[in-house]
Amino acid sequence: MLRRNVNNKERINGNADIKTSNNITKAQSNLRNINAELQNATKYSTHRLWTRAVIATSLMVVVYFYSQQRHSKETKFALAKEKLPLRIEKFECSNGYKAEISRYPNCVPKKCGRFVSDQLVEHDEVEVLLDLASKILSMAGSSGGASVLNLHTGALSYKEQFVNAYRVPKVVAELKQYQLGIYNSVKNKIKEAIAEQFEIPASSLYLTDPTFFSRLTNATAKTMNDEYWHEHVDKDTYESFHYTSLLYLNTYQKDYRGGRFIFIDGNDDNPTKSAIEPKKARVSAFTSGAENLHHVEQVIEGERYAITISFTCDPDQAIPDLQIKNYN
Ligand SMILES: O=C(O)CCC(=O)C(=O)O
Ligand SMILES: [Fe+2]
Repeated sequence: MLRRNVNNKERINGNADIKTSNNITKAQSNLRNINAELQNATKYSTHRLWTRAVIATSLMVVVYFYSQQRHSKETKFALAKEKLPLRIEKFECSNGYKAEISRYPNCVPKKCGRFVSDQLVEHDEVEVLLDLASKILSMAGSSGGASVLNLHTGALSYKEQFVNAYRVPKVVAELKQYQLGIYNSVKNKIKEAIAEQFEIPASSLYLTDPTFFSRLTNATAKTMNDEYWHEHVDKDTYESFHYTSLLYLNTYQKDYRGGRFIFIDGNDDNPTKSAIEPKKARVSAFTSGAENLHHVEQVIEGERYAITISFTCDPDQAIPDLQIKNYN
């Protein structure tokens, strides 16, 4: 009996064991199902998170580009990679310019405007002028970012002031007749081109002061003269100017980074930019009134060389050509 009971017990125990092991298997399979569901749910929510992140990022990118465009709509007036015979744009003169220039009837442009030409001045001529400017400016130069050499007045940047270049013997020794001859002849070609494009006689245009070489770098400004990047109207900065021209002596992205010339057009609510990328032997010229508000972007790296050659219609503001007979 005892044995039977024991046997029964064993059977019962055996049955219980089987049941328990069934239960364990079931529980394990439930656990696996739960695990699988959990994994699915995690996968699904990770997927959802990614989708949301991608959508949010795309939206942010679209909003950013849209706002950038609104604030700095820019057209390229002249790219460095282009070789332009002539690109010209004409528009109405500003009222102030019109009123002032009307005192010189022969000099009034049919329309105001701006042009760029890469075929007015020869590369060989520019080489000579660049060599002259870089040699002299390397003997002196501003301790800030903008150095100038004005061969008409002799003004030469030196540290935080100006010295008279004609009183520095090693500077004078650098000046050669042929260089100054090229300087004068380049100036004349540009004057003729301005007269032709703005439909006025060349005889009504006179070279005026300041006309100067410039070297711009990224050095920290030490004086106001070093802050070359501010927006300005040439006629406000230099009263005698009626037509401004620039001859670039070296090339954006090749010799330096930054330093593009930017016209600011449109109005305060909707300003637009028109960019000129300077390049060797490129001439840019424009009427000097408020119709041609502009600035130079800060140079990021390298040295940017140019000559600002300025013209007036007022004979009283004229300056003579460089005298070359005193040099070797
Ligand atoms: O160097 C330039 O491109 C322009 C300089 C300028 O705006 C100026 O001399 O008035
Ligand atoms: Fe200017």
